[in-house]
Amino acid sequence: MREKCGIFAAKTENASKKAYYALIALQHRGQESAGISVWRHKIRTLAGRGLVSEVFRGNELSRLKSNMVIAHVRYSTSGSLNETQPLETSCHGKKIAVAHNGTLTNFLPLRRKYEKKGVKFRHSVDSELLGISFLWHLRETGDEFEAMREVFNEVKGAYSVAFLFDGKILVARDPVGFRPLSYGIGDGHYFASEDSALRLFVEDIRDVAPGEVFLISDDVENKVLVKEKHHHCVFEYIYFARPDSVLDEVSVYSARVKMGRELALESPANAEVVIPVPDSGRAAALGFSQISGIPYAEGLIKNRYIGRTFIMPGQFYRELKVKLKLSPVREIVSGKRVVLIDDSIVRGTTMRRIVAMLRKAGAKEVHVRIASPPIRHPCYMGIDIPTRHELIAAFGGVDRVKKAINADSLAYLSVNGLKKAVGKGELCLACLTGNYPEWAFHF
Ligand SMILES: O=P(O)(O)OC[C@H]1O[C@H](OP(=O)(O)OP(=O)(O)O)[C@H](O)[C@@H]1O
Ligand SMILES: NC(=O)CC[C@H](N)C(=O)O
Ligand code: SF4
Ligand SMILES: [Mg+2]
Repeated sequence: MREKCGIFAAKTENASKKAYYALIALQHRGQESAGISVWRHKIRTLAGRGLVSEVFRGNELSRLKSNMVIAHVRYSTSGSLNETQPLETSCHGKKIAVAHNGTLTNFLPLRRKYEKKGVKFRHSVDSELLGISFLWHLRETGDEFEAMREVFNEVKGAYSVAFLFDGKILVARDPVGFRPLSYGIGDGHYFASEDSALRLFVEDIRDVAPGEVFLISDDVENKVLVKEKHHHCVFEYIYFARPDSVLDEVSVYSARVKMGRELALESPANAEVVIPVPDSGRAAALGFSQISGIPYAEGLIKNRYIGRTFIMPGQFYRELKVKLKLSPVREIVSGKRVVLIDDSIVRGTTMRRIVAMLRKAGAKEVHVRIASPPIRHPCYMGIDIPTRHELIAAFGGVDRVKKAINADSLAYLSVNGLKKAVGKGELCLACLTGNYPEWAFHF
């Protein structure tokens, strides 16, 4: 399962430098490319493949001096890997830069519709359509909010998006609110996918509401244009977001600890030590340990510098990569019955290898507990979940997965347990239940 993009936008002093630091705080949301666009009489964009620190090495930022910025870190879900964001496009002779997190469900038919009207698309990625639709309707209505109302009517799917055009910034969250988006105010106006990136600069922070639009020029104006039933992506809480973020007023860290607590209540295990799969399994393992009374220990160590390390061809080097990434602490594991906690299983590759690794390190029994329900359906809203046949839990029951990963026992958190842990009814759970939010597919 691949991660989501991160977006940032601000009107403030030294905007591009702040964007650089915000992108570093959002790096976990996308590692394929990074980019910054500013307004200096016209749009100027610098973007490239790689991590933020690889794309921006210092001097470039002095060429982007401005007080108006939008910025992006990308993990592609649509179009070519060579695309970067913010992307620049134009319609009716007007230019716009677009930074988008999410995936559009009616991209292809809408793109065809615009092409028939004579619009030329310059990119392969769905995000361009948001810019085109906005500029098209801006010319028709002459008003940014009315244009955005048309975008909401027309473009379906998930989008938290920032536009830069005509010396203005427009920021919007789709009417269902799949993707997170926060607004911060202090020595300027700031927006970011997660509030933890805004806390670098300001403390006065709130969520952008689903269907809400901000227009920043000389003044700041905001309106909630449409409100559908809120469907926040539950995987932000399970895995994607930083644990120190608060999304739609729910702390990601607390939600994860509660997932572990619910899991221990639903599916206890007879064991001597609770071990998390780092990094994302830690909070749930702590919750599991609190309820079960079984001590928590860091029995697996993760090398955090491995990143997109080039892997030489061949089985030997593939195995080596796994050993480089994770290794067991023998003293903790040896001779013990272990409860191993992770946030999710996607293909099952990680879990299969870890169970084998723990057995090799001397674990007597390995009981796997997963702090989310089985993923059985694809996501069309921006998470690159593999096709159904690659999802280990898509066909057959839990017992089949247990055998495949060679665990002594296996249990997943129930959908109800998950809802209790997050504490909000307004969630998208489609990849777990197969019930897709209607708005995103109504076109
Ligand atoms: O079943 P699989 O297809 O192997 O994928 C599932 C694993 O991937 C994710 O972790 P990841 O390795 O991305 O690292 P993190 O937990 O440190 O973020 C997730 O937390 C699981 O551990
Ligand atoms: N992960 C995302 O949010 C991706 C945004 C956009 N669909 C892209 O592929 O660039
Ligand atoms: S289908 Fe799953 S991953 Fe996709 S938006 Fe819904 S909860 Fe998130
Ligand atoms: Mg993990």
